[in-house]
Amino acid sequence: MQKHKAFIDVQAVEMEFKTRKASFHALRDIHLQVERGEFITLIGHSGCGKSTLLNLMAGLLQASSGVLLCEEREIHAPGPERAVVFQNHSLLPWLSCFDNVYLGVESVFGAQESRSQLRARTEQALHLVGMAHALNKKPGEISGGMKQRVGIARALAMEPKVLLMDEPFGALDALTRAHLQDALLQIVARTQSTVVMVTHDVDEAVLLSDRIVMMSNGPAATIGEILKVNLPRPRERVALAEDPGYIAARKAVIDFLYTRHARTELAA
Ligand SMILES: Nc1ncnc2c1ncn2[C@@H]1O[C@H](COP(=O)(O)OP(=O)(O)OP(=O)(O)O)[C@@H](O)[C@H]1O
Repeated sequence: MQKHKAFIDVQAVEMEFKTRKASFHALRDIHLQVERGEFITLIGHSGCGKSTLLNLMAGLLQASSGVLLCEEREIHAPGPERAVVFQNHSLLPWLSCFDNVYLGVESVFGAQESRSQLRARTEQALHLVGMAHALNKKPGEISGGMKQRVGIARALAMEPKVLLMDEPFGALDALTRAHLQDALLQIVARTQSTVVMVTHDVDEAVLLSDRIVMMSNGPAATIGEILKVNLPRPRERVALAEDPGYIAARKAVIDFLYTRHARTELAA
């Protein structure tokens, strides 16, 4: 029988940051298999290495040792199949929302598609995130939540095989955050995307995830535990608030973070 191959496979990864004077062992012995279509969140205290692990998957950093594979191919650089969404929506301020998304679309599909096809892809993606009304607005003319939606539209429009998100809603107010979480749930259900997301927010992790990867504190942080969230989809936040499965999952994460891996001092 053929061995099952994970969509993203992180094997025995170590990450040491070396500067001229010192070195810092950020991650040790990381093993993680992500299945196609799975929604994974990485949670842990500040400085434990969540962004580092995400950036390794993005190919923005190189592991000191170990292997990272996406569809059995080694990840050694960023690629269009792995789109990244950061906390600070990285839009180009001098371009309209439409042009910001179009730029990404063109970089992936420009060689084989006509301009009208590229335009249609761009409009479709902005429509998906509820931003069709602001195509011609510049980033400076829209709110933080709207900018983040455009950033997500740009990532989705590139049809990545996996969406890597680093606290995409971290800078937003609670209501906007809830709204975008719901939008993301719907989009991911429609596109069947694979997502790996960094978050600090326990409720966000439980609401969105198929599995929550809980990391121990650094230095030399590692995966302490992986919690499977067996709540049926579609998920609805109001109904979930009283669901015993939701409450149990939430408790398990809080227990991991604040009892078993509590931080006594703030990260440097
Ligand atoms: N380029 C770098 N050089 C040296 N040390 C680094 C570098 N990048 C990250 N680190 C260190 O590695 C550790 C993990 O950082 P990382 O940003 O991945 O943590 P995090 O869990 O994402 O934190 P936060 O939740 O605060 O964003 C931290 O101690 C950080 O100071």
